[in-house]
Amino acid sequence: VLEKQPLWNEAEAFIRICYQELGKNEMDTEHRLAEIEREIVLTGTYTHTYEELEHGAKMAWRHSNRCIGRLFWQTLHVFDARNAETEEDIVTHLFRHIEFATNGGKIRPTITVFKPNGDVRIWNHQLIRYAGYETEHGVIGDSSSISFTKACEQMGWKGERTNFDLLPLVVQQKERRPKWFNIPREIVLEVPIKHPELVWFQDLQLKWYAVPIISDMCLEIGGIHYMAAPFNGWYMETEIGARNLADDYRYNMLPKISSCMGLDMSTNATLWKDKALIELNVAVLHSFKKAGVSIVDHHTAAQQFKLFEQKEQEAGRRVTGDWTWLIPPVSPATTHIFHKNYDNTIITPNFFYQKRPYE
Ligand code: HEM
Ligand SMILES: N=C(Nc1cccc(CNC[C@@H]2CCCN2)c1)c1cccs1
Repeated sequence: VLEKQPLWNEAEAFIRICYQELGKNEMDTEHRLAEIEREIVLTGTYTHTYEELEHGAKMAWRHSNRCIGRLFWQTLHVFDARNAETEEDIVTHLFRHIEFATNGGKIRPTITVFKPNGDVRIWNHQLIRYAGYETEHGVIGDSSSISFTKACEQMGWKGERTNFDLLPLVVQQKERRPKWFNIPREIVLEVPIKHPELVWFQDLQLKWYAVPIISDMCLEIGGIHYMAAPFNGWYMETEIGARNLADDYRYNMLPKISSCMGLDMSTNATLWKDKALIELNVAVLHSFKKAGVSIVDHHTAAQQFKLFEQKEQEAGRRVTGDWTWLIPPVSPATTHIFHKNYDNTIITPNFFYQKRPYE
């Protein structure tokens, strides 16, 4: 009866690889498989040990085809929050995640895993992100947040309508209505953006938050779906300097920066947009370093990824990757990634998109 269960097949495949990587012997592996078989027959599902959860989460990072930061996959800190019940418990774990990961700027890659199968959902895309508002005079804040900001205001949250309003945490227990909680400002580290040579840069009054914590993806391990498992690393500067602050549908800063630089914007051929883009990314790197906040430039990140590829080769594992996301948005052809192909096969454990609980 079990052999037909897809859950059993996923569980068995995961345990065999996981226990082999953890150096367990045949007896331990077969004993654990028998235990899981019984649990699935009796309850229809099974519960990971902490060790299986910890290594499964690390494997999921290692298998994330779009991630250039995978060299450090074994250093992931894994917090087990599967016993969190109430929205208040959940939020306490989220505040703790923010504080532990931030670590005064020396960012620690961390994941907090809540109970599986949708018993807990987090509505935020990232734990820390700026609100976005559509007004008749244009967009205030981060346009990527417009729909989530609307959902928050419908729940009674009210933003100040600055360009950098911190969104609340929105958490939901299965089948119950969501609850929102403001994040204490003292645990949110932000970095003011200034330039090492261009003194007027600080007058643009730009800033960005230090720690990106993705909270809307599903962590799948051995057939179990952890739909609330927020994870963070540190930023690669291009994410802020070439996308969040540069995209014309985001903070759209390039025209302003290039006019402050006194560039000739009358024709594309002066590459004024490219010159402004480079100085914005120089400013982001300079500001994070000055503030003592972890960040990596796209050249160093690519070199680290090359080392990851070599280490995986030595470990006898094939590297899978999504070239279209692995190449950085600034000077992609200056990295080795641009000049080779990657196999975009999806293997589990991994992180997956999931249906938004709102919209
Ligand atoms: C430690 C520093 C890290 C750096 C510098 C890094 C860098 C990046 C970058 C630049 C992207 C592309 C994001 C975009 O273009 O929007 C990415 C994607 C991704 N990263 Fe990493 N990463 C790091 C750590 C992590 C960790 C700890 C995890 C999970 C445990 C992770 C999982 C992922 C996943 C799942 C994606 C794809 C997201 C999607 O498909 O939308 N990364 N990473
Ligand atoms: N540095 C990071 N960046 C990152 C990683 C995964 C996903 C994202 C958000 N990507 C979505 C945006 C919006 C479309 C294209 N990029 C950012 C990390 C976030 C969490 C761990 S590492």
